[in-house]
Amino acid sequence: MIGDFLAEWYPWTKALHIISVVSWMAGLFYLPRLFVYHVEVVPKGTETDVLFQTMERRLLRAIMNPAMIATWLFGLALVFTPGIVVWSEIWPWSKTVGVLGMTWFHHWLGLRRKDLLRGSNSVTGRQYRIMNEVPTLLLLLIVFSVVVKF
Ligand code: HEM
Repeated sequence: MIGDFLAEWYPWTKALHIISVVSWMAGLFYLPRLFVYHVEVVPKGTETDVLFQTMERRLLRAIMNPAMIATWLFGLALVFTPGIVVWSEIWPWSKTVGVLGMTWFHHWLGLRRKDLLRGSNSVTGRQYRIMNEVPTLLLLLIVFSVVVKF
């Protein structure tokens, strides 16, 4: 049965989930930082502009997209592991709010990357600095949910 299989592999699934989460978070913290420098100090159409576009594309495609998918896959495997998630408690719901927020933020960054590629960015460096705090706040919500289990 799938439940027995998931229960047997639970520590491994959780370890792989945490590794994926750490990789995803690294990108979610770093990409908006790149955007801050990109909009504040790099003139459009220069070699440096192209260099930033390349760094942003590689970070998103090679690290963040695969890490997000792996986080979701191992996270859902944990959800289907028998006895792990008790939906009558609050923490699974607050964690769900956090992960949906994190996934929205990832897609928002993807859209902003395309704006920077087309030269049609309208977000200021200060706004990117503020948005940089979103993953930090969501991280607090998620880790308190899953570790404190209120
Ligand atoms: C993307 C969808 C996600 C799903 C479906 C999911 C689901 C889960 C589940 C069911 C557990 C097991 C809880 C337990 O063993 O008691 C877990 C553990 C964990 N999750 Fe997620 N998660 C997701 C994303 C995230 C994200 C984005 C973070 C961090 C930013 C995160 C951080 C953690 C941590 C640190 C643990 C280990 C907690 C412990 O030691 O028990 N997860 N996750």
